[in-house]
Amino acid sequence: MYLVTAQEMRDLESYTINQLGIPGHVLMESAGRAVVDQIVKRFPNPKRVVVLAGTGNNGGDGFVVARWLAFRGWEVDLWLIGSAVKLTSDAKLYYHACEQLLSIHHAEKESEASLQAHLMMCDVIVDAMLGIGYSGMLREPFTSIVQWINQHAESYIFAVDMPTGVEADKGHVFPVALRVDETITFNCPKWGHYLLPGSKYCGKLKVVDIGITPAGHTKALTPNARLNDPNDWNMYLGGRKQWAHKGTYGHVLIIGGAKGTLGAVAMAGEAAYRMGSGLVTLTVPESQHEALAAKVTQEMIWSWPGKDHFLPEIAEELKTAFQRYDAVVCGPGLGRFPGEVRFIKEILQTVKRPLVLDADALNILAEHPHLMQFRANDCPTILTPHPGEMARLLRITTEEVERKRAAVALQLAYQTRSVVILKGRYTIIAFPDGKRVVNTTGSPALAKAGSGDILSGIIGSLLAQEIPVESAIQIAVYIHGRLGEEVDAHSALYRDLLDHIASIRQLLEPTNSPGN
Ligand SMILES: NC(=O)C1=CN([C@@H]2O[C@H](COP(=O)(O)OP(=O)(O)OC[C@H]3O[C@@H](n4cnc5c(N)ncnc54)[C@H](O)[C@@H]3O)[C@@H](O)[C@H]2O)[C@@H](O)CC1
Ligand SMILES: Nc1ncnc2c1ncn2[C@@H]1O[C@H](COP(=O)(O)OP(=O)(O)O)[C@@H](O)[C@H]1O
Ligand SMILES: [K+]
Repeated sequence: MYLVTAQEMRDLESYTINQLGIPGHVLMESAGRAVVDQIVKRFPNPKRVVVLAGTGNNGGDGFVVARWLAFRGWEVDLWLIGSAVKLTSDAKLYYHACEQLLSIHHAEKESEASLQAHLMMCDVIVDAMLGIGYSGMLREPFTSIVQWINQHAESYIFAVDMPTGVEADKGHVFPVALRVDETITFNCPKWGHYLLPGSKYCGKLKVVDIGITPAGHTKALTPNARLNDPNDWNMYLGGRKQWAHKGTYGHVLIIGGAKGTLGAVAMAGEAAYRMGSGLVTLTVPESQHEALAAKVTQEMIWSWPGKDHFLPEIAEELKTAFQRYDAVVCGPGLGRFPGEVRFIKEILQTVKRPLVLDADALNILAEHPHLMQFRANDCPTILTPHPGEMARLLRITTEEVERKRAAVALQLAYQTRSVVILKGRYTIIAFPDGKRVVNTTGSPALAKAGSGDILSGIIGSLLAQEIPVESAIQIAVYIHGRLGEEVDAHSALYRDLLDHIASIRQLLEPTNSPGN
C-alpha cells in the first residue's frame, strides 16, 4: 500500500475529478459514508454524537457523516467551527442539506460552555474540523477546542482523515492535536499517520477506499513510499526445497563479540539459523573463542587474529576466506578498539557480498564517514541505526532524528549509497534510489537489549539466501516486528522472540508452496 503526502493525495483527487469526471461532491459523499460505516461497525446501536465540522472539505465530510448518522437514528449535535461564508463549494452543498434536517450550532455564535456541555454529554465525537489541508501553527478556536477535549472528554473519538492538529506530511503537532481513538483515512495512509509525534494521536488507523484513482495507477501519480506489505515479497517465502543441502540456504558470517558482549553475536547467529540459514559462522577475537564455544552449539567459530580485539590487518588468505560467505553482518557486540578504522575499511573493501553494518560498526563509521568511499558501488551495504546511532552518523541530535525520521533516513541512504534501516516504532527503510518503506509491525517488547542483534541476524540470513536485497530487508524488518507482537511485552527474552519465527514465517508463506 502506498503512503502519500497531502499533495500526492490532492493530485490523485484532482485526476479523479478532472480526468475521470467524477465530481468532488461524489467523492465527499463516499468519504462520509465510509466513515459512517466504520462508526456503526464500532457502535451498532444509535448513540449520541457531536460532529465537529470545519469549513474546508474535511468539514464537508463531517456534514455527510452527520446526515447519515441522523438517518440511522443517532442523536446528532452538529457544530460548525468557523464562518459559514468560508465553506468550500462541496462542503456548502452538504451544509445546506444538513440545515434541512438538523439545527446546526455555530461555534462563532455560541458560548464555549455550550459546546463543552454538548461534548460532555455525548457518547461519540467525530472530528471533521481539519484534515490534510491543515498546516502551520494551529489557530483558534481549534487550539482551545482540541485542548479542552483532550483534557475533559470521555467519549469515543473518530477522526476523519487526520486528527485535527496533526500535519499530514511530517506528523508535526504545533502546539496541540486531538488525541483520538480511531482515524479513518481515505485511499492511502498519509505520512503524518506514521511519523512522530502525530502518530501518537491517531489511535487505530483504518484506510477506506472511496473511489479516488488508486495511487500507482498512473505512472505520473506513483508515490515513492509504501507500507511494508507481505504481498510485495511473500513469494520469496516458499517451503524448504526437498533436495536442499546445508549450502542451499546460504552461509552467513557474523563479525563481533568483544569481551563482555559475546551474547550479541550468539543471538544474531541463532536468529540467522532460525530464519533458515544452512550455515552460520561467528567471528570473534582469539581470546573470546573459548567463552563463545561454551555458549553456542550449532554455530561455527572463526577465531580472528588478535588477542583481546580484532587485529585490523587482513592477510591475503583471510581475504580469500571471506569469499566463502554469502552475506556478512559486522557490528553486534563489536566494541571499540585500536585499529578499528583500518578494520572497518578492510571489511568494506574485502566483503563483496551484501554487508550489514550494525551497532559499533556504525559508530566507527559515524566518526569516519570517509570510510564509505572504500565500498564498491555494486556491493550492497545495509546500515541499521537506531535513532541514537543515526544522530551520531548525521551529527544531529536524537530529537532531530525523531522529528525528521523519514527525511534523515533518506539523507543517509543518499550520502552512503546504502540501504538504511532507521529502527524504532515504525521503522523506516530508505533505499539509495529514493524509495522508502514504512514498517508497521512491532511492539515495545522489542525495546530490550538484544532485539537489534536478532534483526541483524535475520537480515543476514535472508540476504545469504539470495533473496533480492530490497525484499530480504523488508521481510526481515516485518518478521522481526511481528515477533515482538507475539510475546509478552514486559517479560519476553530473546529466545521467546525466536520461538515465533517458524509460525510467523508459515503464516506469511504463499499458500500451496511446498518447495521443490
Ligand atoms: N483529497 C481527497 O482525496 C479527498 C478529501 N476529502 C476531504 O477533504 C479534506 C481536505 O480538504 P481541504 O483541502 O479543504 O482541507 P481541510 O478541510 O483539511 O483544511 C482546510 C481548512 O483548514 C484551515 N487551516 C489550515 N491551516 C490551519 C491552521 N494552521 N489553523 C487553523 N486552521 C487552519 C483552512 O483555513 C481551511 O479552512 C481531507 O482531509 C478529506 O477529509 C474528501 O472529502 C474526499 C476526497
Ligand atoms: N517500542 C517499540 N516498538 C516497536 N519496535 C521497537 C520498539 N522499541 C524497539 N523496537 C525495535 O527493536 C529493535 C531494537 O534495536 P536496537 O536499539 O539496535 O537494540 P539492541 O540494543 O538490542 O541492538 C529495533 O528493530 C527497533 O525497531
Ligand atoms: K479531522
